[in-house]
Amino acid sequence: MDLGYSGQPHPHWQNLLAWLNTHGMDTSPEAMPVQALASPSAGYGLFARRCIDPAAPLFSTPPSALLNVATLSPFYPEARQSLTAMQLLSLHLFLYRPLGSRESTDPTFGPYISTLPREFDSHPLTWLCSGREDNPGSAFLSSLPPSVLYSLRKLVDRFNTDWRTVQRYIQDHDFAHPISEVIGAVEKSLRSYLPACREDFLWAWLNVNTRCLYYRLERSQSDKNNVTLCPILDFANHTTSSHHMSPQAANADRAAAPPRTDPREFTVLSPSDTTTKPGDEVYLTYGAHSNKTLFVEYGFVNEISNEILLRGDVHGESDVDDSIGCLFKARGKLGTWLQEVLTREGYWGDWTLHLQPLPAHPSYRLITALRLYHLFPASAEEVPLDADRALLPWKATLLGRADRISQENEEAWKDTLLQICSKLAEDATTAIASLDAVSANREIAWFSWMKKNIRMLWEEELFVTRMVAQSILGGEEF
Ligand SMILES: C[S@@+](CC[C@H](N)C(=O)[O-])C[C@H]1O[C@@H](n2cnc3c(N)ncnc32)[C@H](O)[C@@H]1O
Repeated sequence: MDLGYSGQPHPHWQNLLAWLNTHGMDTSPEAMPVQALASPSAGYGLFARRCIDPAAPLFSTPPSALLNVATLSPFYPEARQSLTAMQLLSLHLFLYRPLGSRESTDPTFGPYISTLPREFDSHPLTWLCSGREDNPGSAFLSSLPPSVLYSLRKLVDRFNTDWRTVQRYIQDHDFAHPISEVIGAVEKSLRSYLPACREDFLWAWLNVNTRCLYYRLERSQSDKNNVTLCPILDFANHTTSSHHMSPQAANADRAAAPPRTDPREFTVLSPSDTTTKPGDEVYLTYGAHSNKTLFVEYGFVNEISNEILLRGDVHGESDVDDSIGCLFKARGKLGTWLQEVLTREGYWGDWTLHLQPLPAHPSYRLITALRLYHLFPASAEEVPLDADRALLPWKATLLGRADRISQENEEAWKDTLLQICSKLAEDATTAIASLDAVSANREIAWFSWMKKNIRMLWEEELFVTRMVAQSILGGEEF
């Protein structure tokens, strides 16, 4: 690198380049404008080695060096019928997890697998799933906002489903070389219920879940097997800024073209709206995810402050599923029926408060649920006799025939939401105070960083709920 930032190079970077070269990629210093260096707060990242023009091709990874259903299926019998891409990729990494700091023994993708993070101790899924009681992150579980813990539990369910499917797949199939060389030992460990097996699979699954990218392979654009692991690009960290790289393939893949049968390179373009200077980190954007999603899926959050949220650089969001779900549950048979109605109409759950666009507001889904909740008097607990008829005023708002049920109904749901906001803000204030009281674990490098992440999750909740309350009190119409 000529100038600027100079973190430690990734220890397996040169091996990765040499391997990619055997796949036909020009990885000479003249052809490779980026390199993987230690990043100050995100493990490793991709950094510019020289000045890079806007929207310039940065590198093209050959199709044979990508890990996806097309490149892995030939090694696994009935893979496409038995496993999702997520399961197949996780299985492959699981079988070839490098030992300690050694190289992966995979004869096909080893030099790439060796570049993957060696552990996920700081990832919240590890705190819930790892069998290790000494994981320092477990202490944070009781400090998480309930909505985050709820989403984390759903992630655990996804992980467990994949782990069960992969174990069954291993038991039900015979494997040829080279998989046959490693599968025997794994089968033996599985028969002995060794906890290390689940730990290894968790490591593999987290690598896939935090590093997979969209890559069109199947006929349908939305097929969940349209994903790939992509060497080099998967060193890219996330940014919310508009200066980010873009996979060129993604643009082509969105076209309504028939699926291609010929494998193609994964080409990445430099940020289109700026010249990248030597030493600059080059980022990707993982999507317009809420901080809750980033935390649960990727193990970090976008940096926030009240100013950042008000500017809209990060979209402040608060999930109120827990609080609203409890309201319906407390209304006996009527509550159960209302839940069925909302489920049938597609409005049960995923209820959120949003800061942007200002004024801060509840989502339409949430307003719809609260209007239904207040369609019947607060004291009612029984399903009305003429149930379908009773629903008509609410259905009229869904169909756009009326913009409200009544003035009283509007006032009632806003009042309920105010109470919820006030309770959530109170909980957030208490949680921030208890989190501040947790003393730093000086032996764990990521402890203070993670504490700050969790604090920001609560601060976002506090700010968004206060702002929504302010909008209601200020008479905003939503
Ligand atoms: C695709 S990988 C990026 C490369 C990764 N940093 C590494 O060391 O290999 C995604 C992971 O990087 C980390 N990461 C990405 N963007 C980040 C950010 N803006 N802040 C902190 N961590 C980030 C998270 O651990 C995430 O799960």
